[in-house]
Amino acid sequence: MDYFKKLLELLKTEREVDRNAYLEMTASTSVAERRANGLTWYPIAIRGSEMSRGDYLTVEVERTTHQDIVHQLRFGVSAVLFSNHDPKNDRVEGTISYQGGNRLKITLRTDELPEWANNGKLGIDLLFDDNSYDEMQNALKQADTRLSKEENDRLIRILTGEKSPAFRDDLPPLHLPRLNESQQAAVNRILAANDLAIVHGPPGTGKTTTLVQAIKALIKQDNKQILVVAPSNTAVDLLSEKLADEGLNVLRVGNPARVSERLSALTLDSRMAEHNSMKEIKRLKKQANEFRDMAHKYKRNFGKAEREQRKALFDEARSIMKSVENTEQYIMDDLLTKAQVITATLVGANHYTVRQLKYHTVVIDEAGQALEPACWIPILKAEKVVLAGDHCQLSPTVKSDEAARNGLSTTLLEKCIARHPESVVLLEEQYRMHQMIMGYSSAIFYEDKLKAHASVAGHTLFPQDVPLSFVDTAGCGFDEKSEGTSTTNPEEAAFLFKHLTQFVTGLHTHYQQEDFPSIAIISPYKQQIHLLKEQLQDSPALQSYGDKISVNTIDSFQGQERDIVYISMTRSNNDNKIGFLSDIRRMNVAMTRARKKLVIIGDSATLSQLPFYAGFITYAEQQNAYQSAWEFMDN
Ligand SMILES: Nc1ncnc2c1ncn2[C@@H]1O[C@H](COP(=O)(O)OP(=O)(O)OP(=O)(O)O)[C@@H](O)[C@H]1O
Repeated sequence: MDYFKKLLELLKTEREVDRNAYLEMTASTSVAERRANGLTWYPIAIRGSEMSRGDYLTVEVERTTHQDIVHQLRFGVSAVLFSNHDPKNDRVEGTISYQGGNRLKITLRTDELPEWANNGKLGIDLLFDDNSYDEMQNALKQADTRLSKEENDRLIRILTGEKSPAFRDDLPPLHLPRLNESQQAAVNRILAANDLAIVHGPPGTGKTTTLVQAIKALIKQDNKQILVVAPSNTAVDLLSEKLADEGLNVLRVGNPARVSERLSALTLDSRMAEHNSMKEIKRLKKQANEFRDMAHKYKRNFGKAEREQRKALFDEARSIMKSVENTEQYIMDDLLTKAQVITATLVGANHYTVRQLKYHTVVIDEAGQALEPACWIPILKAEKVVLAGDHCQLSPTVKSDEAARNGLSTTLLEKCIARHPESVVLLEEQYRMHQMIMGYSSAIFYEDKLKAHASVAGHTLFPQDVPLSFVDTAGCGFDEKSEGTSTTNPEEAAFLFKHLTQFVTGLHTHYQQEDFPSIAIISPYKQQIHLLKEQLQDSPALQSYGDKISVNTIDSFQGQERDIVYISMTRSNNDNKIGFLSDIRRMNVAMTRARKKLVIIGDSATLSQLPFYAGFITYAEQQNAYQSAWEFMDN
């Protein structure tokens, strides 16, 4: 079967494109540019160092300036410590083993700090993420081997569509009063599945709530450890917290994206630090470091006797570290055995601390945003898989157009929903949107099956308000401006602020400053977002709302909600071009962020090129939610 060979090819193409883009971005840029792009910390100060596993040195560094730049130096990524005196030669590679605030720890592939590290001008550069690609590639190869050897291949054959999943029929249905009907059906399907269950969770339908209850019920039923994974740290963090809230023993492998005491208390690092045997380890580590420091006093270029003395001290330090490692391994095994749930990112599931573990069940959340090769990393560790997500929202980013065209952007979730409809339960009741906001998305993406829960179905900002508006700018002459791939529409942006200002001013009779509704302004186009942010700065009437108003791209709002959402569609031209507005899953995300009011501003003449938008405009007309921008400006 060529299933995995094809995926391996696609992954190879993607890796090349990704690596080239990375090299292009870094090769010709200065340290200041890389720093501005979040790829570099510079300058940094070394705050401490200690010996760590396998003769490596772990160094703690602090970013001393430019502290508020958003960066990508995260747990698990490869990075390099360099000196800006001679960055080509004075460099040593390693892996980031901790990151929080402006500190990080990097485990370097060396046992002592090089001389140049004492001369200042130090920085940390992100390296291309070969590790993730290696892990994905290994997983695909391993799956392929298992198939050809017909070893441990049942789940693989089911997920690739060759075999059908099986279900138990001897279980009495579990009744969970806190869950609605379709959520309970999902939990029961998960409990009954021998191999595969899928939770299809449209926006706001309580997918996380359902998964947490299902995991609790699985532990009760099987009494076996469960691996819970997701593509992003944010999703892993959220699940880890909610599972711990339910009283489960959760162990978070890796390092949370958010700095939170509650979360960091769940991590393997912090659990190890609390362990009884840690005192002993600390004592030994201190001793090893003392030997190491003594060894460093003998420089390499001294005489033979000194060299021997130096070696003896290093050997002593190493042998102590060996027993540290053994004790650490013992603590780790103890913690890992006792954990009911282990949580990690997809790639994190292969972190050296948990690489060897096998699980009865693995749960993959946000599976609609996960690359298929990454999903195989945890799947190969399990007999049963639960996939949860929504393939009707944004799919994972694929950098190579060729790989995307040939199927890398089709997720395993989407494939399995098509292959095994009997495994799927759709969560049908949503707790976010007024039913008018939900209606079009439900009709197009969810076969009209979505229902709004009674608590939200009719909620509005004030009694007479209309929850949905399409404001048509056709004929207003708000033409888009295109430069390369970026598109903006300054006049549409200005109009949006006029509309929003008027609306928000009217809200003051209904709300106080403290309980004022939250507002999002979104657009598919990054350049339009820049422009909207600039114009917001220049809108005195909106200044006082501060952090109540957030402006960002659709992609960055996935998973979030706001009371009021304004969408700037941006495109308006006579050439029938709508670019990536044609990815209707992106529009599904945009339209389903609003709780009580959704205002979409766009040019019907341009948008109607695509049946999806023509249909939306008809829907808006039927709901009395159509407004022309002319009319608005005349008022
Ligand atoms: N059975 C239920 N009864 C009442 N409220 C519920 C129920 N299930 C979920 N909710 C509420 O719906 C909201 C969304 O739930 P949750 O965070 O679990 O959703 P989600 O589907 O993971 O969200 P997203 O749309 O971001 O994927 C929460 O405020 C939650 O309290």
